Amino acid sequence: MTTVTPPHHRLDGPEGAPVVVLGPSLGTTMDLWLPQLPALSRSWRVLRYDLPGHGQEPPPSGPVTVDGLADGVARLLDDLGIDRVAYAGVSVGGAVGTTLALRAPDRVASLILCCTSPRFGDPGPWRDRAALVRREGVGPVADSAAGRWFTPSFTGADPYVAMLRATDPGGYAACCEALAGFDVTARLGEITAPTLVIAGDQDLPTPPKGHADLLAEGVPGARLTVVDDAGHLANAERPGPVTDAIIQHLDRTAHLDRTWKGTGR
Ligand SMILES: O=C(O)CC1=CCC(=O)O1
Repeated sequence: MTTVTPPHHRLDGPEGAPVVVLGPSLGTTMDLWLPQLPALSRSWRVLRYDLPGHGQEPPPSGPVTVDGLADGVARLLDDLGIDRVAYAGVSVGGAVGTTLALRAPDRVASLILCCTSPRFGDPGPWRDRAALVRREGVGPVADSAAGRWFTPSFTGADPYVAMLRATDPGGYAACCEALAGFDVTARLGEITAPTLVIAGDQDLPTPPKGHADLLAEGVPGARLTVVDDAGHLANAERPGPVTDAIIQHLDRTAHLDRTWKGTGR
């Protein structure tokens, strides 16, 4: 049996406020969410975590799956004594949230899926990327990251690319392999959490068409917001509209769900 370990994490915001978990993308750390942290942590207890081999989380000792990442988040909630949360995730962080909402529906009161997908394309290119990084390190994927993550006019890419350059190659490769095995397209109709899908209109890895639209059409009652002039890391490139959309959804869903109380100690 695989041991599920809770990931490295950090809590900000008022103790006792409802908890919002923020999931990072491939090659970034919990600091991907720094643009949203001041606004969110005014009213919410914000729980951020790192992916295996990313940020301060050690590299994995074996294969990584998105199911395993979601189970790690659930285990973290257990350890912190938190029953129900809102979950917002970017890209693979969104896949973790989608999976948590499927595997532990009672724990997800509200879901925000940002620049993500129920299936990140064919598995082959992800396995090829994992093999490249295991062979040559993260250098080649870091050199091309700004072009995958942001629109050409964005000038603030450096801190995000630096997160990828500091990522452990084994951890990065294992997360690519997790994405190769991820496909929840056929299960989206089972999600019960009120869901907001946020897309960047110029997102190259997960464009609105074929990714965000599948989520918005597949998750019952989901709403879709497409942010203008935004690439894949839309929350970093266009923090204003993304933060506003997240807060509106949190406010609306918190109002709907009176059982959603955080401890977040
Ligand atoms: O390829 C990238 O770097 C973009 C990406 C795909 C999944 C994810 O989390 O980031």
